[in-house]
Amino acid sequence: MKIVSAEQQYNADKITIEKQQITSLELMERAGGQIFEWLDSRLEGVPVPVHIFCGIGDNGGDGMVVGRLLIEHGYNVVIYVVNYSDKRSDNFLYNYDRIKKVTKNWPIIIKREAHFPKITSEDVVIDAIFGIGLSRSPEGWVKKLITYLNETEAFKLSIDIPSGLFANKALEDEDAVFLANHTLTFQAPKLAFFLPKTAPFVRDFEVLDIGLDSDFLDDLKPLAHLITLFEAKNLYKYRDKYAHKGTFGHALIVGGSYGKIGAAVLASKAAFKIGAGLVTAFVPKCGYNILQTTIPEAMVATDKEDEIITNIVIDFEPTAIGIGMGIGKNKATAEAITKLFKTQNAPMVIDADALNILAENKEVLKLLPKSSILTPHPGELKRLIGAWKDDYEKLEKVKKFSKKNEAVVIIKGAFTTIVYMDNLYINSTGNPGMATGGSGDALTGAITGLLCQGYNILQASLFGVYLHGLAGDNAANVIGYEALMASDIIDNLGKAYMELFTNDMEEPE
Ligand SMILES: NC(=O)C1=CN([C@@H]2O[C@H](COP(=O)(O)OP(=O)(O)OC[C@H]3O[C@@H](n4cnc5c(N)ncnc54)[C@H](OP(=O)(O)O)[C@@H]3O)[C@@H](O)[C@H]2O)[C@@H](O)CC1
Ligand SMILES: [K+]
Repeated sequence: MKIVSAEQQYNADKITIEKQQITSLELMERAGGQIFEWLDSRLEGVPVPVHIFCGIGDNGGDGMVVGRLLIEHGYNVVIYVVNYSDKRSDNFLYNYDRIKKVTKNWPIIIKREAHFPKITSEDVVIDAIFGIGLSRSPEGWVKKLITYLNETEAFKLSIDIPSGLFANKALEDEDAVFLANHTLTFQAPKLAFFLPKTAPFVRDFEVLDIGLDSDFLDDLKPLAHLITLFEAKNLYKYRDKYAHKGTFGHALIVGGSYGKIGAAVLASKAAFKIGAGLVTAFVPKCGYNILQTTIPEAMVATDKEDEIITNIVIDFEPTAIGIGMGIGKNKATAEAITKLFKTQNAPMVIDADALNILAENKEVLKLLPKSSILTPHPGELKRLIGAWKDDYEKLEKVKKFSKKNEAVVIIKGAFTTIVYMDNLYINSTGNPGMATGGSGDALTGAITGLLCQGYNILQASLFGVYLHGLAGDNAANVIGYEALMASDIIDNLGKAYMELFTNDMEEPE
């Protein structure tokens, strides 16, 4: 699914109006109608007090449409105009008048703090104050209204985007953003919904299809792609009935040090569970028995040292390599990694301490093999590309890094973001239970295992992150967030594959 900019959204609206020969009012009626349907199917006629706060632009116009439809269907609604400006939009004014025709009363005007209404925890608050037309952070009494509403315990629903958030620009004042419980957005999600600083204001969101022109949407280059079930299914490579284990490649997992052999175990197991034909783990000597006992299917090669990796010697050509989990930053280990970079051509997934070794030795970074995948969490990323002032600058820096090094960068987080050259991809699966030791090792192993099966570096990254998240979601559904461990993610990879095809969902238009 495409994540579009505010500008693209406006263009899509404009082109839709031309092509479908409708007025912008009709489009607004469609948009407001969808929000009404959503609410009506949940409220089921129960007259809970609904307070709708409308700005004076088209977002406010949407709020007016929702208000009118709710009133016409017998709901208990109070509509407020948050009168932050006199530049009322035409669509707003038209729908403002229509409210009067229905209720025989004008909505309540809010112009200062004294006008703020009392809201109880039983109420529903709808935020239609600002949409994607926000041009600066809300200030004065408007900001106070937003903070006031945030402090109430009512259920809070935002129309299109929580007021005070820019669709695709850095947040300036985090105290001036409506904190939604749920957001209903039109046609395409906004980039702000996924970035660490702004996503928490959106919490849950749903995309409502308001029938914008599909040709226009299909052709445009989005700000980012959201990887949902639809995209994941299209990535899947059918497994040939007549294949043998050689068809699915030979993964090399280089990981572990004394006390951290588990990292190599988890990565090796994930590589198998995602479908690699063969897996060899290269570990310090102390890991030999552990690997052979925990994963009898794996082959094991060991370093000459007992506790750390100092020289990676293998007697086969790996299809793909996963490297770094639990290796530590010992000088001899760094040298071994450098040597591997110089001598291996197989695509590599570089994780954990191998990333830190790269960050600390810019000379080693120059040796980074083409077709590498780097999987940093935020701390590792900072060491690699330096600090950033906001989420958007971070993404630009990572794009630059990706282009310079021809590498895929997977920024791990609540919405894991995959960066390849100028393109951004955002993963839709995963849950807070996965913030647990070993989860990253499992991801590295899974992506290595996909590379072995012929997925290219971008496909393996997207599909691996998606399946890893889906496996985590499946595990959490059974055992809950707290009990979830990395092994549960690995154990659920098979089910995640199966779920790709049991849950037949088409891409929304
Ligand atoms: N187009 C369509 O057909 C459809 C559009 N739809 C809906 O339209 C929404 C976009 O509407 P919109 O463009 O009117 O912008 P919106 O966010 O309502 O407000 C802009 C107003 O706020 C003002 N303003 C901005 N920042 C401010 C601040 N800090 N403090 C005070 N004022 C501030 C700004 O003033 P200015 O920046 O010009 O000074 C302007 O007056 C979109 O999110 C969706 O809900 C749907 O119905 C689908 C069909
Ligand atoms: K809003």
